[in-house]
Amino acid sequence: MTEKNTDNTNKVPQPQGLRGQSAGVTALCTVGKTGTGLTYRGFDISDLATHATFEEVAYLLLRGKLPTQQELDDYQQRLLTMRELPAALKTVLENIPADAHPMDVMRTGCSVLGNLETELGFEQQADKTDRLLALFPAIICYWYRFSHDGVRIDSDNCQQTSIGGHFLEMLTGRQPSDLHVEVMQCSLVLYAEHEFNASTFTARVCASTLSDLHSCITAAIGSLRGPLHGGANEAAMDMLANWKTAEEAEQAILKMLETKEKIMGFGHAIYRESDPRNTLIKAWSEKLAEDADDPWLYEVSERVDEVMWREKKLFPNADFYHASAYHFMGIPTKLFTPIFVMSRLTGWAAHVFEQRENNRIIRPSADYIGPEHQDWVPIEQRK
Ligand SMILES: CC(=O)SCCNC(=O)CCNC(=O)[C@H](O)C(C)(C)COP(=O)(O)OP(=O)(O)OC[C@H]1O[C@@H](n2cnc3c(N)ncnc32)[C@H](O)[C@@H]1OP(=O)(O)O
Ligand SMILES: O=C([O-])CC(=O)C(=O)O
Repeated sequence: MTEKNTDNTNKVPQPQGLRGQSAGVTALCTVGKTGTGLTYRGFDISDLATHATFEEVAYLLLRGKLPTQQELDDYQQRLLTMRELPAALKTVLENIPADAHPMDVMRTGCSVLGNLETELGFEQQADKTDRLLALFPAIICYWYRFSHDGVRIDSDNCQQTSIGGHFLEMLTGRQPSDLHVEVMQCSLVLYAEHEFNASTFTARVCASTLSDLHSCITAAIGSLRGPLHGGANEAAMDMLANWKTAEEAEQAILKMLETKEKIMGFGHAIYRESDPRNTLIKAWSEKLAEDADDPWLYEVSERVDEVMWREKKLFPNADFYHASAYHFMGIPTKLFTPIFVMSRLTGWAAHVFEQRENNRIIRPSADYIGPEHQDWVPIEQRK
């Protein structure tokens, strides 16, 4: 398995990141099964993103079937009753500084809720998930508005009934346009679930020890935070914000490729030709650009897209056009990845439920590449 060099140190094999290996079974999602496809419980992502609300998709993932109108109305109503932040959680959020990373705020918020409203048995898993679903937008907006504007928002006193609309209303203190609510619905549907991606796998590993739901979700948030995963939407925006023209962007990208820099929002571990979510969010980004103060951002994004395909045959993943779409809606860049959390919670939790239903602790092996036997050296003789 491991080759030895002549100097007796072991040669380190290239990391494969478990690519292409099945690490379990799931009835929730297929990714790239038909080349570029993505399905949630057998439903195509383009059908879900075009016809379903995020709450409908949450119900599908968490309850196992599409809801009837009555079931959806009841579910939506139930989530509305769960929007009030506990006072102790507000106190914690008020103590997190304005320059904290919002993903750290999400991670802490989830973990604190696990202390205040602990999952005492797996029969509570659906209730605890619904509560997180109702509270995640409030957690991020409460901290953001308090630390940045000195405003204490009332998350329970909003007009918007959808999770996406609730987020926008709390963030701005105004009623969002129908267009913005529609874009949020689509975005949350697109981000909801993606099989054994890094953060979901993290949640499943945690669940496999029979840990509680809040621990599984807190761990998953930590994995999503990195720029190679969910953090890429924010990283892509930071990159795009450097350029005012398509020509400027092209020259900069060519230089970055020359120096082997990673271009955020491009490439994928599973898809080889395209990410089916990209077409859907790209169309919304183009529409939003029509009314934007800085419409050139869309043109710049398209040029980066063209150059990446021409030079590297790399395509935009779900994160790339999310950057411009969120920006056009006036969402601060650092809140991009927390929106991903609000959505992916549904996939994470559904995977935790699935893992619990048929569990064996996840414990793979490693190929040892360290030294052979070493003789014990007393501390005074060590160099
Ligand atoms: C919602 C999501 O989480 S989607 C992913 C979000 N992440 C990003 O957008 C970060 C940028 N992208 C990447 O880092 C990678 O494409 C990942 C992490 C998504 C996938 O990683 P891998 O599966 O290891 O990529 P893959 O095996 O396809 O890479 C093939 C080659 O393309 C290169 N490559 C892949 N993506 C990029 C990129 N974005 N920019 C430049 N080069 C890239 C790799 O470095 C590799 O080159 P090499 O063969 O010379 O080493
Ligand atoms: O599947 C992956 O590796 C990353 C991804 O696109 C996601 O989690 O949405």
